Amino acid sequence: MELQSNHSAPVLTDSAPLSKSRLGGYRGLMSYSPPGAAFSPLSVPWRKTGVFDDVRTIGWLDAMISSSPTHKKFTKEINHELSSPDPEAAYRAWLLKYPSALASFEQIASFAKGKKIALFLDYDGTLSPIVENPENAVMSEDMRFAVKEVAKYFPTAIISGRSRDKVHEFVGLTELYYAGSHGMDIMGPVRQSVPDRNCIQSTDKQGNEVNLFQPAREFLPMIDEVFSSLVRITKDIKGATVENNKFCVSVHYRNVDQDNWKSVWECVQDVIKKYPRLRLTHGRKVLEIRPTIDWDKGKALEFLLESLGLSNCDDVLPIYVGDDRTDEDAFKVLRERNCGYGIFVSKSPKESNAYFSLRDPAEVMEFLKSLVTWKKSSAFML
Ligand SMILES: O=P(O)(O)OC[C@H]1O[C@H](O[C@H]2O[C@H](CO)[C@@H](O)[C@H](O)[C@H]2O)[C@H](O)[C@@H](O)[C@@H]1O
Repeated sequence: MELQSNHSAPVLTDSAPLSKSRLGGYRGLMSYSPPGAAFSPLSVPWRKTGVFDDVRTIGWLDAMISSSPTHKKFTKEINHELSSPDPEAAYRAWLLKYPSALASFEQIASFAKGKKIALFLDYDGTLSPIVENPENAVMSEDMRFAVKEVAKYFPTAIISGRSRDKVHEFVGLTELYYAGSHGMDIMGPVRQSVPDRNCIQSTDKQGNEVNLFQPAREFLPMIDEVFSSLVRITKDIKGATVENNKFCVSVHYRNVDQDNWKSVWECVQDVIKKYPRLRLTHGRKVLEIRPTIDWDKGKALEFLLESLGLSNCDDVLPIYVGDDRTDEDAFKVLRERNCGYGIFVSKSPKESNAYFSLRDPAEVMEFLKSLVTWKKSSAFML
């Protein structure tokens, strides 16, 4: 993912789309790898981009002022088209481009006929509403029940920027697959015994054998070091908090007075300039420091599909629901594979690689319930 600077707002792009041959390098969790296929020791390539690839390219303040810089531009364009400053009218116009997944449910269901749906869900802003304190981003009991129900009928995975343990703790369901740290920490089923240096066998909390795919494992000491430095250096900035997401670190500025955002960025820059193998990106009022490896939620999505034996587009319909710019990597993968649907969760018009939209976590819950109802009724009709 790189930011192109030829727009007033950043445009997220992938540096190199995945090819099947590159997928051959992910074999650890996979059931399909051709026998004898050579394992590349460098199974996760390094990114070509530099340390401050996101923020420095476009200007750090712009990037921090809006966690979704495309938002303003896009709203302005839509308002201009409608000659109306009315946000609801702008949203309705936006829905023409990204139809509601609820309103389009029949269409989605008819496309899913005869196929197995595989569901991928982001956490913050998708299953739980965005709140001021990241520690309080709990999921409602109703949502937990909806996710539990949907997972009875469809293979379901959570792909989050949080640490895997943290998001597992929030969701609290054992019947799902979990990928934390933006996909850099995936717990999946044991599928085969071919050794992969990024993959280790482990046991989950229930004692089941699982495979752990951690392509950035060597970065753990570095991430811990950076976390401690950031905690120390930001301690006097009121409202700034630092979160250790295991393979990445989040520096939150949602609760920092806007006059001090520059100080937050300077602190982050001061620390990461010593680590050329780390890069800086940003999400919703958060700066994120992560390894420079070429790995993101899109690659995690492909990895999970393959490891679960669900990569055949002819009989599988992957659906990915997410609200953040990091989810765009996954939407893009689905679009490029022409297989499955990205559903973008947003209350306001923003450019996306998704096909459909939902307004907020409440609508996400309705969508999950609709999937269950549809599945039950279609089983009844057989
Ligand atoms: O991939 P996700 O599951 O969406 O995680 C992305 C980041 O989410 C969290 O931060 C965001 O949600 C917080 C709680 O609502 C909010 O306070 C914060 O401003 C948002 O950026 C999480 O704390 C981060 O570590 C994740 O990277």
